[in-house]
Amino acid sequence: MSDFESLELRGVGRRFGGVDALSGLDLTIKAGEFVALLGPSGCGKSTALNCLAGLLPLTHGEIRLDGKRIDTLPPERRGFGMVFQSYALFPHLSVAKNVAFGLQMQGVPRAEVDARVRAAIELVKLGEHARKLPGQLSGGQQQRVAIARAVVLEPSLVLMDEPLSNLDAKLRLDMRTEIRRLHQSLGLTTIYVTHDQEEALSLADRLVVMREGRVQQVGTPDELYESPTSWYVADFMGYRNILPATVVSVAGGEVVVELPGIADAGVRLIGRAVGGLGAGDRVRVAVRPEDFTVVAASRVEPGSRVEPVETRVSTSSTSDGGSTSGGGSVPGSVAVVEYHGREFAVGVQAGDTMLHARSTTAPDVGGAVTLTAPVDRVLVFPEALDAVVPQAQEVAA
Ligand SMILES: Nc1ncnc2c1ncn2[C@@H]1O[C@H](COP(=O)(O)OP(=O)(O)OP(=O)(O)O)[C@@H](O)[C@H]1O
Repeated sequence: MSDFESLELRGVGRRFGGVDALSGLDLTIKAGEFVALLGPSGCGKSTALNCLAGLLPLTHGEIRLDGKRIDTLPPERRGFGMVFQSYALFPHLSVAKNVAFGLQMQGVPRAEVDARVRAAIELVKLGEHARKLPGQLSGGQQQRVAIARAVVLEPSLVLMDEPLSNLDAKLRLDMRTEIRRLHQSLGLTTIYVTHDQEEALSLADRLVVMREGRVQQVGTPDELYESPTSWYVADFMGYRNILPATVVSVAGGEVVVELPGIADAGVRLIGRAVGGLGAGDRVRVAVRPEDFTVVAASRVEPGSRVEPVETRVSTSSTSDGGSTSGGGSVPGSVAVVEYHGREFAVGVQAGDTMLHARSTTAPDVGGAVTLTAPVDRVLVFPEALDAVVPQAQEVAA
């Protein structure tokens, strides 16, 4: 159980040479929370975690635990547990001895060490492997030892840096569930670094999406999934179609954009504006594959008006940006169909752009199709990411 109320990072930054690997990180973490730091390689996730752990001194800002500064303390005095991608187990020590090591260093009496080690090993379901060496275990089992070694110390905070990335897909899923179970049953506070959005969405209570050393957006999985504030975050949240476009017109919250490179006529699409937009602005349009409907071209009557309320996508090349005559969809041809269990992932080549859609039936490869999507599922963002102001990062009381 975490024995603090909140951990506060204020303006935390780390500079290497003249380069900011991390800057202006403001974040308050409440006891019991599971927070994931999410972003591509090099965005500063590990730097943030290492600053928290005390493995890297800060160059800016401060870290406070219940109001007391801890960024000046060495790692061992912060009382945090760490789990790394590489496991970092002692190869010559048994599972039990690896788990016992930290407690012995703290001078915990032998009988207590034995009892706590046994309990921690049972917790990660390695009871029958306690006497084995790490080299005699699978990758997943070794990662369980690393987790047991961290939680046996009853840390106030557990820091995990891509702990599952060396495991195969099935084990990763199992261990993901295991980590969430341990977090809940032990009442831990966990900060978890990953570049895998699915992992972050499924594990965390709150996500911190990072870009080039800065926070891009903070929110619950639901908030980020439903309401990304930039195309960068949308990209991480499963909006696989991120299309450069130009604004033709804006009316209310709806915006008509032209997609260069998709068909010769300049396909137009109507979506929901996220942020202030005006005619002529360069934007990125984000659509999730599951929000595109794939319609075989033969089912669309030539010259007909495809129900605009549902499709809201226009192939019109009229100059007023409002007409949907002659269609209302993005035309393309099926380039690839992948079987995904209950549905198919469909790649549609539209001009020089590959669009990604989902379908419950498999369209013919090479066949002509049109893609449609409802307006409120087509998000239109300003192209410039620096214009995005991350919203409040404090936890709701
Ligand atoms: N010791 C160092 N010296 C110089 N630059 C560093 C050092 N450590 C990290 N950096 C740089 O800081 C930036 C952030 O690195 P960091 O490891 O935090 O990213 P990351 O998001 O964790 O990436 P990955 O997922 O690949 O580990 C990168 O540009 C990296 O090259």
